[in-house]
Amino acid sequence: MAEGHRSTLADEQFGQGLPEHSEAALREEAAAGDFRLAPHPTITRIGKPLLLIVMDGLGESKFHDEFNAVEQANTPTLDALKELAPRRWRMLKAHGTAVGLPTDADMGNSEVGHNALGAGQIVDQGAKCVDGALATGSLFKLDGWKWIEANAVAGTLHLIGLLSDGGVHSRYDQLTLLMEGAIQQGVKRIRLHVLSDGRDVNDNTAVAWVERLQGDVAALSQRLDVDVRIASGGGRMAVTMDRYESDWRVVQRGYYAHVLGEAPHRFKDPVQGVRELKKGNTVSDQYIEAWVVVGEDGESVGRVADGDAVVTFNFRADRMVEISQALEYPKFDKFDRKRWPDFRFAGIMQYDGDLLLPKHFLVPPPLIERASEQYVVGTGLRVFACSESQKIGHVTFFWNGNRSGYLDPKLEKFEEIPSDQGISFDKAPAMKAREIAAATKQALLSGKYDFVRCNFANPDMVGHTGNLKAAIEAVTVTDECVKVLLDAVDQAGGRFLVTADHGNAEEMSQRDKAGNPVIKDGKPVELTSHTLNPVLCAIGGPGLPGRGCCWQDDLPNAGLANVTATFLNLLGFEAPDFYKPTLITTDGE
Ligand SMILES: O=C(O)[C@@H](CO)OP(=O)(O)O
Ligand SMILES: [Mn+2]
Ligand SMILES: [Mn+2]
Repeated sequence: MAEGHRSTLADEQFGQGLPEHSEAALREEAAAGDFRLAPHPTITRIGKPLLLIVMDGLGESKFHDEFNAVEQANTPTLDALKELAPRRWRMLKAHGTAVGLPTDADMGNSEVGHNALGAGQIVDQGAKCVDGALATGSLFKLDGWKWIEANAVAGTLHLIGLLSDGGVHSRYDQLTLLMEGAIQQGVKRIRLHVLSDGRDVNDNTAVAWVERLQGDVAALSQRLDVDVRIASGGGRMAVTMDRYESDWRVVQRGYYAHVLGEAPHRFKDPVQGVRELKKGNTVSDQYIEAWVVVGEDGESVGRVADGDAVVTFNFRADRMVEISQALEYPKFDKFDRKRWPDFRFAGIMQYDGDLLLPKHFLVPPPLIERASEQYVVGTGLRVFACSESQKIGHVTFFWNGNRSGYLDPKLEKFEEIPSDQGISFDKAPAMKAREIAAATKQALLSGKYDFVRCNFANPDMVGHTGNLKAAIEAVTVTDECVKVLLDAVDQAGGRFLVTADHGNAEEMSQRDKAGNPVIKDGKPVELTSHTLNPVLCAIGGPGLPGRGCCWQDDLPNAGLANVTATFLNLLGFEAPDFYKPTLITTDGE
C-alpha cells in the first residue's frame, strides 16, 4: 500500500520524471547489474581509495568579522586547499531550490544536503510534498488519513511536532492548515504537543511561538466551534526529537509528556508556564524541560486515550523515527512506556521507507530513485562510511536516498562512533571528530575500500548552540582532522573531495538588514540556525590523473547535487546521464 501511495502522488503531482520502481525492484535491478557504471575515458580507476569529507554546517559568509567562527578558527588545511590549488576548489549552492526546498529563502539542512550529495539529482523535498498535499487537499483523501479518520472524529486528534517556521523539520503554516483541514473533515477535539525550537529559528522565541499558537487556537476554536488546546511540550533537544538513538531518554520524556500527561512542569496556562520556564533566558529554547498543561482538576488536558488519533507533523525523518517507534511498535524495550493506549497513529510522512515506519502516513515521502550508492555497489565498489551517532544516518540513510541499512552488506561498512550524551555540545566542541578521523584513516589505509566517506558533525552541532568560542574551537578541530585524512590520502596515493552540506558556524550572530550584528542588552544576539551560504568543494590527492582535473567553467550555479557526478568521476566512472553535471574536466590543465 505504501508503494501505491508513493507512485500515484509522485506521478500525478510531483513526478521526478524517472521510472517507477519499488525498493525491492531497485534492489533486484542492482543485483542484475542494471547499476553498472561505465569507466570514465580519462579519469581512470587506480585501485586507490577516494576520500569524501562532509564538514557538517561549515559554510562561507560574506561577513568577515569576529562572529564568523570559520574565519576566526585556525584552518591552515582548508586555507591551503584554496591557496595551493586555485583551479581545484570552488563554492557550491547548498540552500533553497538548488537542493529541492520550496524557495530560495529556505536555508540548507543536513537532510536535503546529504540527499543531494548522494543522489546527484534535485528532488522535491518533504516540505514541498506536504505543501502540495495540503494545497490540493489530497492529504485528506489518501489512505493515511482514512486510517485515523474515525478515531480523529470520534475521539481526540493529537498533533505532535516542532513549533516554528524554520522549515527544516516542520512549518507553522502547515500545522495550522492541517488543523483547519482536519476540522473540515469533522474533527472536534485537537490537542497540540509542541516542541520549542531555538535552532532553526532564533533562540528565546519559545514564548512568542506558544503565544502565537495560543492566539490562533483560541480564534480557531471560536470560529469553528471546536475544542483545541495546547497540551504538552518541551525543548526539541531535551524532549522527543532525539535521532539515531543518541539518547532514548529524550524520547521517553516526550512520550511521558505527550501520551501519559506526565512531566516535571505542570501549569494551567502554556504561555505563562513557558514564560516562567524561560525567565531570565537561562535555558535555551532547545533545552526547555518537558511540561504539560493541566486542568482545574490538576489532570493533564491532553493525555492520549484509547480510541484517539495521533499525528506527528514534522516532515523530516531523522528526529521522528524514535518517537514513531515508541508510538507504533507493539514490542518496545527502549524505555518503559507504562501505558500504550489503543490509538491510531500516522506520520505526516513515512520516516523510514525500509522499516515502513510509521506504517501509516498522510503524505507520500519523496522517493529518491537511483541514488549513487546503488551504482557504486552495483559496480562492485567497496564503501566505508563513518560519523558519530548524531550524524551517522546523514552519510548512510540520507546519502542513500532515505534507505536505511546496507544496500549491499558485502560491499559496505558503516561505522558509528558513539556521540556524547546529555550535554550541550559547546561543552565538548571537538565532539568525536578525532575518533571519526582515526577510524576513517584506518579505513583509507586498509586497502579494503574504494570509496571512503565521513561526516564531521561538530561545526554544525556546536554552531547550533550559539556559543561563538566553542564554534571556533569546533572548526579548528575539524581542520585538524581534515589534515589527518588528507595526509592519509597522500600516503595511500588516493584522491579526495572535501565539501560541506550547508552553512552554520560561519555566522554566529544575528544581523540586521544592513548586515550589522544585532546587539541586545550590550551583547550580540546569537544565531543558532543554519544559513543560506554556499559551501566549499575542493578536490586533490596524488591519485588525480596525470594531466590533472580542474573545474568546468560553465557551471556558475552548481550546487551540492553536482558533487555526485564529480565523485563518481573521481572513482573512475562516468555518472548516469540524468545526474547533475560533473564539476570537473581533464581538459585544460
Ligand atoms: O539538528 C537538526 O535537526 C538540524 C537543524 O534543525 O540540523 P541538521 O540539518 O544539520 O541535522
Ligand atoms: Mn548538516
Ligand atoms: Mn544542523
